[in-house]
Amino acid sequence: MLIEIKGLSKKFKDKQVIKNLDFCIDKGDLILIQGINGCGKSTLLKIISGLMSYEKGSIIFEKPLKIGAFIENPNFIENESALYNMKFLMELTGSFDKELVSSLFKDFQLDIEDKTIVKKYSIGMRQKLGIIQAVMEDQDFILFDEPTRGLDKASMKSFDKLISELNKMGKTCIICAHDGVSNINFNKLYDMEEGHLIEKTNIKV
Ligand SMILES: Nc1ncnc2c1ncn2[C@@H]1O[C@H](COP(=O)(O)OP(=O)(O)OP(=O)(O)O)[C@@H](O)[C@H]1O
Repeated sequence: MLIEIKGLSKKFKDKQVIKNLDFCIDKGDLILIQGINGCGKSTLLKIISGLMSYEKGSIIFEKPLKIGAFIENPNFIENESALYNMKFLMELTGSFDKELVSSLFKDFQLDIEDKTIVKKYSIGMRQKLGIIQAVMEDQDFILFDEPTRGLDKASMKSFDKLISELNKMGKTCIICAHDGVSNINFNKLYDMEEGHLIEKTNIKV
């Protein structure tokens, strides 16, 4: 087991969003979590990625993992280009690889030499930058929250291909999505209901 979550609970004021949740993640898992708006999917991803605190329970990582996360609206340096932003993010960890980033840009129909500032990017274009930054540093475990929202058909296909490649490389991914993921071969599918994860046996999305 790569990550073991036991008895996880999280509330906002009086609202108990996650209730005594148990969740086991194995290396190479490709997991889909679905559930109605406001059921707690983003909250769970934020907690797992270390971006949010929780009151009760434990999250045990079998070993240190490089985590990539695309959760809600990613923040960028708005008055700079996409390339500047990617360089900035990668240089924080000392690993800027222009060739790799350039090929990810191409896969998502973006031009790495485009000097347009990010503030002028469309919703879909920002979405693509968010996806790219989550995978561009060879992260082992990647969390995606609504990754296909606002993507055109070609970019949805690029996303499917990216996920399939990550899966072949043995990466572990969790995706929360309402739609746009029907071509992805998930091996585990959950519904989030009343603060718990309920595993579905029929893994057809
Ligand atoms: N920072 C916060 N402060 C207070 N309440 C919050 C906060 N973040 C989330 N919530 C509440 O927690 C609940 C779960 O929100 P969350 O964003 O995790 O849901 P979700 O399943 O991701 O929803 P959606 O499908 O709409 O993205 C909601 O009722 C939301 O209002």
